[in-house]
Amino acid sequence: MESAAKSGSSTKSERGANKSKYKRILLKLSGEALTGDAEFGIDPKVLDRMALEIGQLVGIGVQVGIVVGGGNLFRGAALHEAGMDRVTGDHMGMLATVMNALAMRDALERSNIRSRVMSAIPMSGVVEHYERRTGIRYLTAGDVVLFSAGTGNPFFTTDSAACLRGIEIDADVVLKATKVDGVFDKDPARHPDASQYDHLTYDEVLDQKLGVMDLTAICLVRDHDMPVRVFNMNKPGALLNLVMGGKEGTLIDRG
Ligand SMILES: Nc1ncnc2c1ncn2[C@@H]1O[C@H](COP(=O)(O)OP(=O)(O)OP(=O)(O)O)[C@@H](O)[C@H]1O
Ligand SMILES: O=c1ccn([C@@H]2O[C@H](COP(=O)(O)O)[C@@H](O)[C@H]2O)c(=O)[nH]1
Repeated sequence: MESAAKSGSSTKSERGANKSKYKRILLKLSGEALTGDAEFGIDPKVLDRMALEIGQLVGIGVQVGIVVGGGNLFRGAALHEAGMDRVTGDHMGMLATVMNALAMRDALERSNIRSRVMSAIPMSGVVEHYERRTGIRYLTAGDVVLFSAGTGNPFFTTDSAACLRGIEIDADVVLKATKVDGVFDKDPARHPDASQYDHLTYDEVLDQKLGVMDLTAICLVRDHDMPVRVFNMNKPGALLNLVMGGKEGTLIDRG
């Protein structure tokens, strides 16, 4: 079940004033969605729009941790299919997430939203190395924290990284921002007749092998009772709406 807001720097009465449902969130941004109208890579318009929406959350006192995917640049599995060593491909994929995080930080800072990039792979002189307690301190101080380089290990995805970081930072919820409206009974990109779920349990997602999130990530959130909400980032206002308790996308929890 989605929990009420957890303890942190702002008081209950402050949260009451802004009426946000969550105190601290982990937002997973799809790398692929960053391409927007561009042919490849990153569309600055998408970054600016996301920065605006994230800024609205910061403005009402919500602590925002972010994991960005890398699918717009490199995916290890795809590179491996093309003949590359899998681990090398995964390293390239993780480095792609650092590039996306740097671009997102740039957009946030241009919108005067204080933000930090931490990397699971040490990259001295470019970004800070991930350290949980430091990350939590930044969040508590109101900075947006971008957790990059996934888990730092090959054979994982940024969905797993998002769930892992969400659990580590004691987020109230993992919000998976994607290109579709939520979780469907089949891939809506390939099946126009797919129907959307409002709610699913972890076990239903696992049993039905619903492909919106990898199964390792679902096992992790199930084991730690971390609710996940999948929603459409291309729908203006959806992020703020769901943080305020509105109905958006699909909720996955223990039921
Ligand atoms: N049952 C399903 N319900 C919803 N979406 C599904 C389902 N099965 C497959 N998908 C596909 O999963 C995609 C969501 O993955 P998305 O690209 O947002 O995440 P990702 O692959 O983790 O991101 P990245 O681009 O960072 O690698 C949707 O675009 C959708 O087409
Ligand atoms: O913990 C991780 C996270 C990611 N990778 C590699 O990066 C790419 C991009 O991430 P997406 O989740 O697909 O957006 C991924 O395909 C992996 O190759 C990783 O190795 N470990």
